[in-house]
Amino acid sequence: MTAEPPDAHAAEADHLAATLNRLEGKIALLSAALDTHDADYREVKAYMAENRGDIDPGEMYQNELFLRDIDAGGAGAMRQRERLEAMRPSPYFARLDFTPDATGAEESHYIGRHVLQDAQGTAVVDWRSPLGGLYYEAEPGPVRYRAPSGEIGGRIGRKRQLRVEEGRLRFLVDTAEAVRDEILLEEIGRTTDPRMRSIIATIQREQNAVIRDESERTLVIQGVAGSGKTSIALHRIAYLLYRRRGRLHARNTAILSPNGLFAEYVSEVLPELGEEPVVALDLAGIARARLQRYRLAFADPVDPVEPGDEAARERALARSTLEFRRWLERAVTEAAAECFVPRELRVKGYRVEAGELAERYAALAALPVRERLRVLAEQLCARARTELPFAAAGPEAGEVTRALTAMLTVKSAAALYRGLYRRADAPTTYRAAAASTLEWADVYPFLLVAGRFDGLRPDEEIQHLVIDEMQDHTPVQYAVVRQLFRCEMTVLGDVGQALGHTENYRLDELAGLFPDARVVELNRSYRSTTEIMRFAARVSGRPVATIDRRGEEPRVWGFGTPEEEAGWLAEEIERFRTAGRGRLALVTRSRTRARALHDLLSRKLDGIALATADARGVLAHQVVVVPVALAKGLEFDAVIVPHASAEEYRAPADRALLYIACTRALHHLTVTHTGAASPFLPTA
Ligand SMILES: Nc1ncnc2c1ncn2[C@@H]1O[C@H](COP(=O)(O)OP(=O)(O)OP(=O)(O)O)[C@@H](O)[C@H]1O
Repeated sequence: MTAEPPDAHAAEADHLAATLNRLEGKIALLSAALDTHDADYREVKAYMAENRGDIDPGEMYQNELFLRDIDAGGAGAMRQRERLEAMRPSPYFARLDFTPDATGAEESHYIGRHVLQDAQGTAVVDWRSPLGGLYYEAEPGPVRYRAPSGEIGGRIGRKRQLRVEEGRLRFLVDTAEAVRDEILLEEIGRTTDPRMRSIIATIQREQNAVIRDESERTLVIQGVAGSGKTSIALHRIAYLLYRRRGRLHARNTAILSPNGLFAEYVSEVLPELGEEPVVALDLAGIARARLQRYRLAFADPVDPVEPGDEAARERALARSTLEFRRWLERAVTEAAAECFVPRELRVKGYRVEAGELAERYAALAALPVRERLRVLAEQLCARARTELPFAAAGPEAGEVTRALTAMLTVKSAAALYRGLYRRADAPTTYRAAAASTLEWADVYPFLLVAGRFDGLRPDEEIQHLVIDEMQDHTPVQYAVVRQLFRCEMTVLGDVGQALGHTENYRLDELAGLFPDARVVELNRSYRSTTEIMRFAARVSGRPVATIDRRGEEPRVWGFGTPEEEAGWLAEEIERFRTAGRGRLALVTRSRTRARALHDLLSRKLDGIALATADARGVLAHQVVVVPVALAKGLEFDAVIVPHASAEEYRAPADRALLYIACTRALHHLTVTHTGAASPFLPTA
């Protein structure tokens, strides 16, 4: 770190004023171009309307093409103007002084959210450009980097962090580190927003490497709570959209989110980075679309932390293991082989021996059953054409397929699926429920089997899929998702934050589900104070590195009765509201608990929100009651974890729930209980 020169502030303030002028100039130019576009558009439209009937089809077509061009140009200019307008409050956040070996002349590059170019040249470079990358990863001294024109060598003379707000330079620091700690500390010490924000000004070196990974393999990011996984995944999308402009569009990129609340929480990051929001997917939505052709409905997932049907919970857990996926794949492969029992085929006088059918069917084992029969029929018809006498009418593929289909002992994917559980090697825990509606736990196993029987058409739109909360998906769900989305993926999560409805995986087991996986681990947490993370690490039993941001020690309060606990919670909420700093969440173990606590507190206080999977806008409330399952991925200035008794959190899986709840807090954490405290809570 080096101190800033004494006159640096004045010089940078002048530079900022000049840049803002250039920005306004560029915005004015674009506005003028847009006015011309509008006028041209109106003129051509009016001409076409007036002369309809007189214009020949060729000219009409030309005019339509012209209109389309004007339209596309206008939309592009509009988007560019919006991006530049968004730069007004803060056109850049850093300066990089670089001397290329080729010229020996030092150049100052300002780095911002977007590029700003005008007749004078480049005023601001995009954070995703090669020079932007250099800023995040290199220190002053000699460097080499890859630019579109080839590799460039040179020397970084200075890296300067500039804080510009509302168009004014607040402060600047020169630094040797990618980002000086105080600036990062200020950034993460702020109060939380109801929506996640971008982090471009303070991306850390290890995070930058993940964002810019272009190996086109499946990237698996294992990171402790608050290590920035979700932020990184979103910045990675913005980076890829920039790098592959024209080839990759937001509509080709999707995020598989755990729930609607989370999807809403992260929805602002990409627009803030000037990109369109990407497609939001969830496992239930994907399943619903795929099950339509089977006219199959399915029940909601069994919540592992709700009181309820124990047998269903066990069936669900049994289907979440790696062992189950291995068994299912083996069983369906065998069943698909056995369900075709060939007899001699006779169509229009053409005959094929049963033995040959069996051999040909076996050779097509890589295809779904129905596809095997179709290909087999085509092979036979092609051969018939060469063998039959010239005048004889040969069999047609359709009728041969029908004759072959009649040799199937199983007529549908549903029958094939049910049959698997009757196999001698099916462990009793895998037995299916006797119901017409599929249990949620059966949905993806069924889809896997349906894929082997009827085939599953892969999605053709999505080219990059982000899967968040990876530890909460089952190996069978991954097998199906992999079949449906044969694209590049970023898979992220924390094996320490499993919700308990899947088997607990080790990282290598999880990564092993992707044949081309590259695993990155992030072990530093940026969200919570050191005190909160130390407390949470004792809950989880795993050490965590933090940014050294200090705060108050988390508090653990025991009460004699639930009424006393509730009374204190109400008082604490009032105190929080009076202090008026940020947002408070009361994080409960289950949805039932959240509802009950919300009812109880609402009798004492007004304006307390309850988070449910489909409630919108709930995170904008100052005080919200939220179950752990929905709190995942979110953050709040203060968190209270009520009812943390030995009764409530005692099973091994509860440890992760308590850890997730505690790590939602940025600045303040309080845990309350009646009776004995949970054994997972640190004792003083
Ligand atoms: N480099 C950074 N600069 C500033 N803030 C950061 C940085 N990295 C992460 N953060 C902040 O840390 C918080 C946690 O980030 P994020 O939610 O992406 O982490 P996560 O690993 O997905 O967490 P969890 O697993 O707990 O959901 C966010 O407020 C994010 O803005």
